[in-house]
Amino acid sequence: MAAVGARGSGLVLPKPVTFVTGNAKKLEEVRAILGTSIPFNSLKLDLPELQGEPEDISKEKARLAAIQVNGPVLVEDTCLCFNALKGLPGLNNLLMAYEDKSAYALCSFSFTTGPSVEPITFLGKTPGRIVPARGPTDFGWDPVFQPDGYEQTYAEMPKEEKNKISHRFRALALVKSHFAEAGYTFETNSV
Ligand SMILES: O=c1nc[nH]c2c1ncn2[C@H]1C[C@H](O)[C@@H](COP(=O)(O)OP(=O)(O)OP(=O)(O)O)O1
Ligand SMILES: [Mg+2]
Repeated sequence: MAAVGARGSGLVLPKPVTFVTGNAKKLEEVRAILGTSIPFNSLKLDLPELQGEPEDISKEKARLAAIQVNGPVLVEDTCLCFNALKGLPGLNNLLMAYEDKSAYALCSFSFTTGPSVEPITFLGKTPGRIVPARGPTDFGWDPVFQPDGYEQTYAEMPKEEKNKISHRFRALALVKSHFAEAGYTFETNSV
């Protein structure tokens, strides 16, 4: 149902947003970054790992998730892209053969209010380079990615610091602005 919110502010969503992910570390960061700014539930769905351009992958993932959830969904895909490979995501060992170790972390969030609505995508990018692994190994490639302007890898940084400069933080800043502009309210919360 599309209607003007009780506060006159924007679209009323039929349910709270569902953030669809199977990655607990990702979820932890999204919770820390969003705080209470966007209320959401999380759900693990078995979605295919799609191939293609990051933006297309993200949009298609949102479409598939929205059909299953039958409501508003937020999805996220992240890749570590190597400039030596013209932005291709790849295996770190493959990069050993190249002098250019520069890379960027790219995060694509897609949001749709429901299964019949075209998703919108928000991209966040943090430039850096690939280094020999340093720091805790509990989250993907964090130990081998050193953001430009920092002496520490993502893994070595305190979480609060990663969450202030990360690809995920930058993409979520755009998601937040979109929510603020759209003025979404939720049926369950509306007066
Ligand atoms: O900030 C990050 N720092 C380090 N590693 C990361 C980060 N973010 C994602 N990653 C890793 C997890 C996965 O090995 C790969 C692709 O991630 P990606 O397909 O988006 O995540 P996933 O399949 O684990 O979870 P989801 O259910 O949300 O698709 O990159
Ligand atoms: Mg995935």
